[in-house]
Amino acid sequence: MDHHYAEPHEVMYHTQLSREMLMGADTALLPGDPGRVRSLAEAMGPTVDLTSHREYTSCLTQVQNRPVLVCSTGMGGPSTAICLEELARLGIKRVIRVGTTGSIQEGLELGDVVIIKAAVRLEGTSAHYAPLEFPAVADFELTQLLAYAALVESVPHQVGICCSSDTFWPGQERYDSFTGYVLRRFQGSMKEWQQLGVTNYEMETATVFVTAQALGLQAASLCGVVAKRTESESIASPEIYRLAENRFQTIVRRALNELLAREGKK
Ligand SMILES: O=P(O)(O)O[C@H]1O[C@H](CO)[C@@H](O)[C@H]1O
Ligand SMILES: O=c1cc[nH]c(=O)[nH]1
Repeated sequence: MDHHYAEPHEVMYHTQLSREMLMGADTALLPGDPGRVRSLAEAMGPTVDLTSHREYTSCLTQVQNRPVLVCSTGMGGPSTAICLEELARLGIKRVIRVGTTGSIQEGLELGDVVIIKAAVRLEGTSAHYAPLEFPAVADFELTQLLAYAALVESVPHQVGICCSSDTFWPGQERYDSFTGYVLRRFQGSMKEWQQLGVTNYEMETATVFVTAQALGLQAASLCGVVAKRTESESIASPEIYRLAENRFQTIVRRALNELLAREGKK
């Protein structure tokens, strides 16, 4: 497979990042929300701002004296795939989505974290990279490491299967929308996903997993629960959002320190 790496000074069109700016980072943390980039980076280590263009806000942080990129993907598949394409060209080899989610199983509470091992491809972008028969699966070792980190940090979590939907309302069978109408195709879909053991709804993980596989990157994903869909369609309070944020930061910090320390010893 040909790989088209960028020249050191070459600035990527969408993310406005260059290889020089990444200082050799091969690992990226990918929140959806640009507003979470700085706090996530600072929770890992000393941080410098890089750039902000469209939905892509980025910082460089340091873990075990190694640079780690934090870059937002924006919401949904298309902007996420663009982000991965450009980061691959800049030498990123490993990505971890750090997101928020709505749980659909009893027992997954507000503020809990879901470590995602696979994703239902209820989105369109990943089909541009692999046929629908191809699974959206996480990198096994990276996912195992996140689960280990959650365990040793005593963070309430489950390892699960998410449903990545292109839409927040109909695809996630929400009726509290402008019209309140959900296409017949999606009516009753939440019950079917529950029956199949799907744990949560969000919007980017399937794209991250399939695109990463197509580009030859390792990918993992974890999401904090900010809506408990077995009880309500609403998003929980800002306090719950902060609790979830705190918890996924704790897991990622522990996992990255383990991983980069191990690699430093090799
Ligand atoms: O908090 P982030 O990472 O954006 O993730 C979730 O939040 C957004 C919807 O509110 C979607 O992007 C969804 O996947
Ligand atoms: O319910 C939710 C909460 C966060 N993000 C989603 O996509 N769905």
